[in-house]
Amino acid sequence: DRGSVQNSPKSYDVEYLMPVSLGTPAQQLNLDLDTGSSDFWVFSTLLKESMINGQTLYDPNASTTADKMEGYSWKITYGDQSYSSGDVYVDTVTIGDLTVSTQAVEAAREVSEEFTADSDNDGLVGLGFGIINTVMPYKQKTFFEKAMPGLDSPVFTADLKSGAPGRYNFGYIDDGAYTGNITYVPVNSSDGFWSWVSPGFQVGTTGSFNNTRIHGIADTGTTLLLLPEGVCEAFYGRIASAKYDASQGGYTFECNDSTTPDFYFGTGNGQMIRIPGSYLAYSKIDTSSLRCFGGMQSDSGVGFTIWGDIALKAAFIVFDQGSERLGWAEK
Ligand SMILES: N[C@H]1[C@H](O)[C@@H](Sc2ccccc2)[C@@H]2OC[C@H]1O2
Repeated sequence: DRGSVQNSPKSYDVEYLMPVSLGTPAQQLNLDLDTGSSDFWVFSTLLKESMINGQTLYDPNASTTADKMEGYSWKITYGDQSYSSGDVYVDTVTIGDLTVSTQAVEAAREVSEEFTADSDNDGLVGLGFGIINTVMPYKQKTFFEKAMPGLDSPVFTADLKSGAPGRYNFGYIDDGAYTGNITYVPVNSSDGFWSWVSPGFQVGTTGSFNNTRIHGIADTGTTLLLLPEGVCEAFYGRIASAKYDASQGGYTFECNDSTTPDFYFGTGNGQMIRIPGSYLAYSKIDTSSLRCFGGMQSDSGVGFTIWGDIALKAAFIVFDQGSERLGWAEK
């Protein structure tokens, strides 16, 4: 079996949403595929009105195939301190023609203000490893873990684009979606993340390759690229107008600063992925400003590097759960 679904970026590529069908008859919600967490949760009719702001709600009572998991609950807090919690139902879920008939669907009773404010986002499909699923008393499998045994190949791929729709594929690798070769790197899933080690980085075409191993996770649900302080300093040190602006909470520089270099990160076997300098001018700090907030920021608050959408949209990535490895290719 296999599946393929289009993903669509919201403004500034802040997140990527995909259509998902839940229940019988199908209820379609727009969900955020998040390789940095492992709960499948949705806005639901259980929510207080004050927490809803235009989102589409999953109504388990309107689904003939929904069964409540009595005595089960969930509560998750994300890296940015946003949170959600609620009850659990088993129901059928289809993503891109791929159906899981008994998915644990976590129906929200409570969501934090960040989720309420994000009116286009109806919930998350966590495709990290099930070991960090928050359902109690027994953790539940991710959509991919449920689908994996029936797939042609135990992989899913992410093709995120800058300001344009891309695709998530399940169970196969589309050889037309990338150029050159796919370089595979081992994954350590013990923390539930797609955790891997980059052999180093290079700033611009003329900079030397810096053999500093970077431990981090591939996270489709994080917008920016969060790297060690030293890497940020090496990159922003090459941009004439760049500075760390405490009032903005990060590095900023003039959006059109022509000294902005590309950023390359190693994936192994000598391969590098090139992130165009233009991706690193993330967004204007305010409508009247000529300065942009950097797409690369320090990971000092997190403790490990997060290869978020700024990096992922420069590549074609294979999340190979069968072999616990990540595949990286240019495109
Ligand atoms: N893996 C990521 C996750 O998807 C988001 S949760 C989220 C919050 C508000 C709006 C949309 C998504 C949060 O930021 C980084 C990390 O935690």
